[in-house]
Amino acid sequence: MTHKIAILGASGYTGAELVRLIAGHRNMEITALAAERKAGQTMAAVFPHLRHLDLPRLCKISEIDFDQIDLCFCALPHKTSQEVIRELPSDLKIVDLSADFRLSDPAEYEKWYGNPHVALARQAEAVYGLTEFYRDEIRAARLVAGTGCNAATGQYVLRPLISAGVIDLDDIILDLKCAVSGAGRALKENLLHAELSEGTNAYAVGGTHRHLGEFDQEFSKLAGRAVHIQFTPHLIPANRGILATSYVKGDPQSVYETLCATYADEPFIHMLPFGETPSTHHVRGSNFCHIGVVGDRIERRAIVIAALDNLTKGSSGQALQNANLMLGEPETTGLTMAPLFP
Ligand SMILES: NC(=O)C1=CN([C@@H]2O[C@H](COP(=O)(O)OP(=O)(O)OC[C@H]3O[C@@H](n4cnc5c(N)ncnc54)[C@H](OP(=O)(O)O)[C@@H]3O)[C@@H](O)[C@H]2O)C=CC1
Ligand SMILES: CC(=O)N[C@@H](CCC(=O)OP(=O)(O)O)C(=O)O
Repeated sequence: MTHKIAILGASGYTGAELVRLIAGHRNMEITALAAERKAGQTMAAVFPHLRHLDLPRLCKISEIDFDQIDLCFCALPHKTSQEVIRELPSDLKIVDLSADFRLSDPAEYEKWYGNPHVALARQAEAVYGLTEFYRDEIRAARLVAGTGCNAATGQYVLRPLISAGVIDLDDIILDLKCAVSGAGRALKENLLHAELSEGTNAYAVGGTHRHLGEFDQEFSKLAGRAVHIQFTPHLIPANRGILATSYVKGDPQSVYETLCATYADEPFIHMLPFGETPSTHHVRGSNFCHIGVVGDRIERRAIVIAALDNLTKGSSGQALQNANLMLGEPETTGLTMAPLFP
């Protein structure tokens, strides 16, 4: 059976990545592609790298007949997403890539995003989209909230360790590097080549990055008490990729064994041999996440490092993995391509 797919926000980075991935999916057909300023243009004009595909022209969201759609990916900015999803048919399957439905507590949403939520009924039914940990709920969901790309990377490292109780919950540091496509395609001065290349800087320092809302929610749920990690992201002059380095207090071997046991049967999360460390180069353009564990010279301290591609496992690949579950397809369909290297 071929599933009819709509992508809202198809002229953005995650939208283009969805098109790239779905084009290789044997049971999905792209029926509608929507944009705002770029509505009316062809995808070949907006994204020449997709020129070989026979795709519908970009339209306005209001022009889509959602009765003809089996599943809709929503790759819109935060706030816009909830305003749009509020108006979509309630029985439509939706995978949202924005932050609008990730936080179940509306007060937490407003605290981190600065605006009140306007689609609370939909928010109440949304399932958090970290596939490996919410598979059964995602299968049955109508609305899945894709995670933040930084939030996904940090959680792949820390969730199993928090659940297993093998690290000190009051002393967790997550230092993360994110490539520039994480900021989307909209023009921003600090993302100009002259201001970005050959340099790097921290941002949202001091516990102010909005993905802390996701970490707080998920880690506290796992631990059964408040867990607040220290988290600093850095902008790096690369196009794709996230590298997250976590410093934890615990026995390195137990940390390693816990992660290996958790991910032993996961198709996309790969543990490296103990002592080896991952690179964004080895996951680029793929849906894989590589995790390495190293023991520190200080006793009972471990360093855990994870790498993934923010546009694939961190957003659009994760979204397709979730859509596969929602549509009854094998979870890995369209997602097993090898990384692009070098
Ligand atoms: N980039 C990443 O690595 C990740 C992104 N995300 C989230 O995914 C979502 C999309 O991100 P990304 O692709 O990077 O963003 P982009 O800025 O690259 O693209 C945004 C898209 O939304 C469309 N859009 C903007 N405003 C409106 C509107 N009012 N009505 C309809 N369409 C609109 C744009 O259309 P037009 O071009 O015509 O203006 C464009 O297609 C965001 O919520 C982001 O936070 C999540 C995880 C990782
Ligand atoms: C470099 C850069 O700006 N990265 C983004 C990653 C955004 C992301 O993961 O997505 P959401 O915006 O959907 O949460 C950031 O840290 O905000």
